[in-house]
Amino acid sequence: MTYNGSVIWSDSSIDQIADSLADNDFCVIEDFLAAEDVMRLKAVMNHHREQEAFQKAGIGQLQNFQVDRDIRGDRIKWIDKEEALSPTKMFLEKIESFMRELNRCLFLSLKDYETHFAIYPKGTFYEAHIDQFQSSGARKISFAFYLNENWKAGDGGELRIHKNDGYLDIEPIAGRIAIFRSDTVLHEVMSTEVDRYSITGWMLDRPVGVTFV
Ligand SMILES: O=C(O)CCC(=O)C(=O)O
Ligand SMILES: [Fe+2]
Repeated sequence: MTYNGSVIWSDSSIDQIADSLADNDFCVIEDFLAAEDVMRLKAVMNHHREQEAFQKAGIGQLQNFQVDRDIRGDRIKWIDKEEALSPTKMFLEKIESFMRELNRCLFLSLKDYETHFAIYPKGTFYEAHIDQFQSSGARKISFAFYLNENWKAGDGGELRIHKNDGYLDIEPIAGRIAIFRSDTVLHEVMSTEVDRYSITGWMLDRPVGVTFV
């Protein structure tokens, strides 16, 4: 099954987006940022990449943490709000206002978020998983924002969302953001044929730093 347009919104009201999230556990929004802002953000990622600020991503938390390239092959850089460059700050502000809207529409109590840049080099993927850690239920809503301007069919790197009756593939097209429940949605990143740029993050029901409580 390929994705069904009804989960993809562009210029929609937050109420429609919240309804889709409540009904399907996920939704996709086009043009979350304007094209020129996506370009600036991608330039920031390339700057960090040139500075060799990206590291191999791991799985699990604390003592369960491990780097396993058979499970995920992306390189990541955690975003520190205090040190963020202005295109990154703008993205964070957009995420914060979106989080406030979700709280209002869905009666959630999201309090904070953690997020990182991610680059999947050609030939890498992330096997099927659920984002909420076994050791902590703090992650409530996941998001993945994409920055691949010239993505075309055959480039791979789709976000595959598994459903009871099949799956949906979401192409990682620039400006698009996928949003889904961290505790229920089984998903994976399909092997990519081109370097794949994204920003992944998690909205938390408690402040960062007390996620082990
Ligand atoms: O980049 C994506 O589409 C999803 C990434 C992901 O599942 C994760 O980092 O947990
Ligand atoms: Fe994930």
